[in-house]
Amino acid sequence: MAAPAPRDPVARLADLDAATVHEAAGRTGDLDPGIRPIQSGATVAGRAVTAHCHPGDNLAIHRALLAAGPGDVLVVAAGGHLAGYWGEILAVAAQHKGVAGLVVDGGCRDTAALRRMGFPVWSAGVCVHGTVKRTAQSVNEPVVAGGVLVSPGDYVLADDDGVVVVPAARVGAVLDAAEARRDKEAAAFARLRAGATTFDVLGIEDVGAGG
Ligand SMILES: O=C([O-])CC(=O)C(=O)O
Ligand SMILES: [Mg+2]
Repeated sequence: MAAPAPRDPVARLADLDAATVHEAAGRTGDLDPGIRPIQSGATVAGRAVTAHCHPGDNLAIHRALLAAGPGDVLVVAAGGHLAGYWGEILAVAAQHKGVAGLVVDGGCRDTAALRRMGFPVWSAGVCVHGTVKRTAQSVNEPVVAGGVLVSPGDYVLADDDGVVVVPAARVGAVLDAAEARRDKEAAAFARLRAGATTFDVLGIEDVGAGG
């Protein structure tokens, strides 16, 4: 019998959570914690299509959407600027293309509509104020979003805890480590439920300081 085909990294990522992947990546790849989901209970895993916006101008996002395809996650660098960089119009167009979700280190708007239509967004805030569509800094070039360098094709995992990016070159090793960590935690839960202490399970050496 042929060996089973290796699972796609995106499918493996989708079975994990952001905190576990961040730990497995050597506590790296986590975007600024101010970047929060506008919905609860959504997990998005996919490959990054990037855009870099000038302050108050979302043309780069409109262009990035042309380059995006099914399963991609748009990652937008907006320098923390709170404006309505993303909203219902862009989400309807993105959903039509099968884009999985949006991460922006700036603002978004139309949030009730985005939740209603089930298009997941992680943003630095919500802002009614609109953006012009005049100039684009870059599309599908490496960007720094939420303090993390993100290149097109990097792997993105976003959930209720936040957003983690894994460079494409590291994804296999990080996924192996993350799955091992998840399995180890499952074993730890069983021991805790049988009465073991967190000190036993985590191997914490209590030096006794601080009472
Ligand atoms: O005007 C924009 O580009 C942002 C927005 O509100 C939408 O996409 O609906
Ligand atoms: Mg709108």
